[in-house]
Amino acid sequence: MGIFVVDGISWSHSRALLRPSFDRTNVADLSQLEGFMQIFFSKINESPQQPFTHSRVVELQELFQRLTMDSSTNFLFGKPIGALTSKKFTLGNGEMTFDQAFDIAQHGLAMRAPLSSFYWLYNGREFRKACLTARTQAAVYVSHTLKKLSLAEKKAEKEGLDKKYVFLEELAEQTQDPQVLQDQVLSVMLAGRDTTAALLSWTFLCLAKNPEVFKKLRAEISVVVGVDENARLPTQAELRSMQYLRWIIQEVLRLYPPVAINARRALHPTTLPYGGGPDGNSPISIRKGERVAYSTFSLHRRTEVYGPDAQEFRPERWGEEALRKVGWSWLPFNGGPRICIGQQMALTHASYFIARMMQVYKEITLQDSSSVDDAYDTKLVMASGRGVHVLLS
Ligand code: HEM
Repeated sequence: MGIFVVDGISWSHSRALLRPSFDRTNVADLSQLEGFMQIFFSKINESPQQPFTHSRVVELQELFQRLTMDSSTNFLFGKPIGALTSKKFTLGNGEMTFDQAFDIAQHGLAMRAPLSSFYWLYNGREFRKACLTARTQAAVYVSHTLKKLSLAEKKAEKEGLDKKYVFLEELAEQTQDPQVLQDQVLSVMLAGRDTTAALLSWTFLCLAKNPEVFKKLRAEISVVVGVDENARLPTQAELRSMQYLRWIIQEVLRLYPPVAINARRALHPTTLPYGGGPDGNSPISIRKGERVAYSTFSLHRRTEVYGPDAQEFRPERWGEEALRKVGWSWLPFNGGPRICIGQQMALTHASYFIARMMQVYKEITLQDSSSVDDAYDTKLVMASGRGVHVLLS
């Protein structure tokens, strides 16, 4: 079973297994990302053009989901699934593609989550077929990787100068159990793909609603790596040096944490310091085995921490003294031993995609006037309920 669904010793083992593969990826291969970015731009250029202008009307959320499907399958399996180039991304009848199967299976898992120990009640035919398709496809990649290793091709490749990083191959250096490899790789995909797409989607929704923030970010990017015809590809160090970009990402993750709700089961009887009693100031006793759900979304909007404008999108707040030691009040990646293992990778990928978009487009305008008010599509990951319909110029 993958890292998400195990606890105790099994979890420690999973974490120890995955850890080394993530250490190496801290230095993300940005040249690989650029390949996907180029296809992404070509997809935008296929969308409807405004008369007498170069502006394009586009729904970015679905495109970001395709982009992260390709970048994560490339990172995990060594080749992209082709979600950006495939004609049909919507769910259809007949044979399921891997990306369709993965989406249906993910939706099913979200439906199962609130059912807790009655999760098995959600077990329709389409869901079962989707799980089987996703697992079968992952098994093909796993068996291909193991064959490659046993043929010692890897050794030969390693001696080559530009060996491409493949997560599954790194993992297979530590275990050759096909079931473990398949479960872990699908778990990492579940963890990393939609979360990063949600971060990107909410970022561009916020930028479309806040033109002055867009302008300021573009100015920063222009100084560091140039824009329009002066644009050059950002390096990791340059991305890290962009303070305003970092503040924007922190602010988006604050207002729109992709993992908006989380839960823990108590291993021992314990006490929460407050939250109980008529005024909410008394302690709450938690029995062993009880499940405690909490909302990161609400935590991130507390006026006691973020001030009276906690509901507002204001990236500048991250430069203020009050938030220097925000600690456990900002938890988009959670904290403690189960903190997100892919945090650095997510931030690097998102920063790269945002910076590249900003280099190419001068302006972004909201197309769907109803999107001024937020709508939430909260399954395993919190996405925008109305998508991200914008005009890019
Ligand atoms: C913006 C993007 C992301 C967000 C907001 C995010 C958020 C989170 C959160 C909140 C958890 C803790 C879940 C829990 O409490 O049990 C988590 C765990 C995890 N994340 Fe991420 N994540 C992101 C991207 C990624 C990426 C890109 C990867 C890998 C490619 C990844 C891999 C994982 C894994 C494997 C775990 C399980 C860790 C464990 O249980 O020890 N995440 N993530």
